[in-house]
This record gives sequence, structure tokens and C-alpha cells, in this order.
Amino acid sequence: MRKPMAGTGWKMNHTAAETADYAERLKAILAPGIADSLDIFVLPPFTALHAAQRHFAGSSVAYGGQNMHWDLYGAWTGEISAPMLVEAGCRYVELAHSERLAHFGETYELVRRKLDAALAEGLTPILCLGETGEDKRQGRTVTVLAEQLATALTGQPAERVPEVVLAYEPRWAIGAAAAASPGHVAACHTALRTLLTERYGEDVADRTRIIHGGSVTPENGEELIRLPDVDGLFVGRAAWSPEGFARIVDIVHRAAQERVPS
Ligand SMILES: O=C(CO)[C@H](O)COP(=O)(O)O
Repeated sequence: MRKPMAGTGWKMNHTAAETADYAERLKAILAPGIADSLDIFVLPPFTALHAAQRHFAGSSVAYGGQNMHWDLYGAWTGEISAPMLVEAGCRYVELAHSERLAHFGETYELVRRKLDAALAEGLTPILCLGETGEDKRQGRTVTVLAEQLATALTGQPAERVPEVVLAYEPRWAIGAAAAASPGHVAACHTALRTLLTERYGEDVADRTRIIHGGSVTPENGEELIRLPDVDGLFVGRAAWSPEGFARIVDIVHRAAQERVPS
């Protein structure tokens, strides 16, 4: 069975001091041992990773970077490498977020190199996939997802694929007024599982987690987490307060309890 996930990307929010405060408040809310049934993660800005390391140490909450460079070191001004994230105690790194693609010229070919480096250095990549509004209008959603997946995973042996967490985030639903409809979410998660099966076989597809993001809230999360092939919730705005994130964690935790075979 795939272990469910509850995660939040903070984008360019929260200083180191605010991260310390967030961590202490979140730890005070979460039930001890909750990480037995789900993986919980936060993605702070780089400058707050050491605060995350100090304040989440020994807790149920893992953390990671929001981006990284594909090279391990070198003349790449303003960049951060996988070994630097590992040294800061990161378990995860987010790759191909829509805002990186839209505003910083990232491509899935670059993402492929980053993903390769992340896996080689022992990080768990959270690989974002998603169509634009225009792709959706043109009926190209599954084609686009297939292209993104194929490019990002080129060269990866099948046995490494379950080490990658796929995050389906329709780009038009990020920072929006509402999440994608449950029907659209279910169809796209199932399409991604099918693509994995076709490319890598059923065993790999069964073990690879596909989480969902894009205007997820405690209100819509209850339904989204129970959809077929949705293995977790990946939240921005609604989890930028520890209380908001704790509600998301609780939703995923309760759904995970329902899934446990009796
Ligand atoms: O970063 C995100 C978390 O998955 C994503 O961009 C969604 O942000 P939100 O729309 O503010 O939840």
C-alpha cells in the first residue's frame, strides 16, 4: 500500500524566525506517532532550512527545498545544489513547480537533470506535472502529462521511479479561487497511473505516489483525498499557517485510517 502524504510548499513566505514559530506550533498540535500512517512535509525557503532542521528535529515532520540546481557545485551564481540541501537535513526537493516553469524559464529537460542529481544524492524528488488552461481547452491534458512525465524520467531505471513523488497540479488551478473538479482530478490521477503502468509495469505504478495540489483547502480536501489514485494533498496558501496545515494533515490521516485493511 502507498503511504499517503500531506505536504505544503511555502513559496517565498516565512523567515527563519517565522519557521521556528510555525514548527513549534505545528508540533504542539500534531498527535504523537502520526507519521506512522502518513508522510508529512513542509518546503520552506532556502534561508529557513536550518531553522526547520533545528525545530523539526525528531518530529513527525520532514522538510525539503523548493528547487535545486542539477550540478553538485560550481559557478552557478544564486543557485543551491543537492548536497547543500542534504547537508541542511532535507529529505525532499520540489521540481518543476508551475511558477518555476512560468517565470524562470525552466523546462522538463532541465528538470530531468535536476531529478537525476536529486536521486543520486539521496533526495526524494517531488515532481510537479500539470497542464496549462490552454492545454486543457485544447483537450491536450493527458498528452501534456505524458510528455512531461516521459521527459523528466528519461534515463531512470524502472526500479527508481517509485522513489519519485509525482505531484499533479493543474497549472490553471494554482493560486486560483477553486481547485479542479473532483472528476478532473480523478481522471488525471488515473491517467498518470496508467501512463506509469504502460511505461514501467504494474508493480512500479502501484508503488509510485501521486499527490494533488492546486487550491486545495480543508473544505475540498476531504473529497479530493478519497478520489481514486490520489495519494496525498500538496497545499500552498491553506497551509501557510500551522493550524491550517494541521487540518490538512488530519484530513489525510483520517482518510489513511479508512484505507487500512481490517
Ligand atoms: O505550491 C503549491 C503546493 O502544491 C501549489 O502551487 C498550490 O498552491 P495553492 O494553490 O496556494 O494551494
